[in-house]
Amino acid sequence: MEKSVIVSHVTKKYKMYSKNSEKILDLISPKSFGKSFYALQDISFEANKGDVIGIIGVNGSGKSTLSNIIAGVVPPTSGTITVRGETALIAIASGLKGELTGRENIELKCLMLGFNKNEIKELTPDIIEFADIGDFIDQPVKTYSSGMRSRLGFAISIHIDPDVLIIDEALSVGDQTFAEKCLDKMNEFKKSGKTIFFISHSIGQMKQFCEKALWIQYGRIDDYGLMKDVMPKYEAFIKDFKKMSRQEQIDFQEKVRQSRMVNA
Ligand SMILES: Nc1ncnc2c1ncn2[C@@H]1O[C@H](COP(=O)(O)OP(=O)(O)OP(=O)(O)O)[C@@H](O)[C@H]1O
Repeated sequence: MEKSVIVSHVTKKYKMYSKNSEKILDLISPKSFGKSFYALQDISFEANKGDVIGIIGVNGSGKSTLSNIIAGVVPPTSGTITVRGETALIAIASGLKGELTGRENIELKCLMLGFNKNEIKELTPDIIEFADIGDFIDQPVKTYSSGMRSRLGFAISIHIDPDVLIIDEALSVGDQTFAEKCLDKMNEFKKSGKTIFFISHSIGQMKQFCEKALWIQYGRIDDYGLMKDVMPKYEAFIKDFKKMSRQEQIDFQEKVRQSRMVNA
């Protein structure tokens, strides 16, 4: 199997300050102030060409941080990521420049990826047709709804034909018809042997679309394997969590949060 993504010992720490003064002191003093929070800790796994991997995990477990790192949008604190080819991240909040119109965003994104003027001219009508947001295409993106942003982001990413496609919750804000249109396109991608990472709160969509699952549990990998093997374990965890009393849930979450904190 040909590898497309190799993630090796990736850790992402964020600095946390309880007061603004700590932040200022941290900037000016050689001694470190505040604490750090592990969004991800020692993540290692490999993906093959043609893999469709669902990243699962409860809120705050690090799924978006990992997708941003694979896409090269966020650098890891330590560890390495090797990606064979071009990546495209489709996320509700990603990549689009609010001051620019939809059309200008298409051009900018394509220019950044090294397309020439003629190629962009050829691609633009297809992207606009797929996004299907009418006259909004010539309005600044900051005036778009989250659904429209997702439509445009999806349309651009799918047409630039990346080798690794990362879809972070982008299907949850559009309407059902658009989500189906996207799933069709994603199936085409799948068939052409590209690698797809998929994050969705819809367990149904996950099971339907992904063969593999990567379970991130509070910043660490809990399990990685076939969806049919990993998902039942994740669902059992959720079921057990729901059985806890509210206080037990709060205590458990606080314990987990503390275990992810270190002195800076
Ligand atoms: N820029 C940041 N500064 C500080 N902490 C951050 C930052 N970005 C993410 N975090 C923290 O890292 C953890 C992982 O966040 P992330 O968004 O990756 O989780 P997630 O699994 O995608 O969550 P969700 O399902 O809610 O979208 C969270 O506790 C979050 O608060």
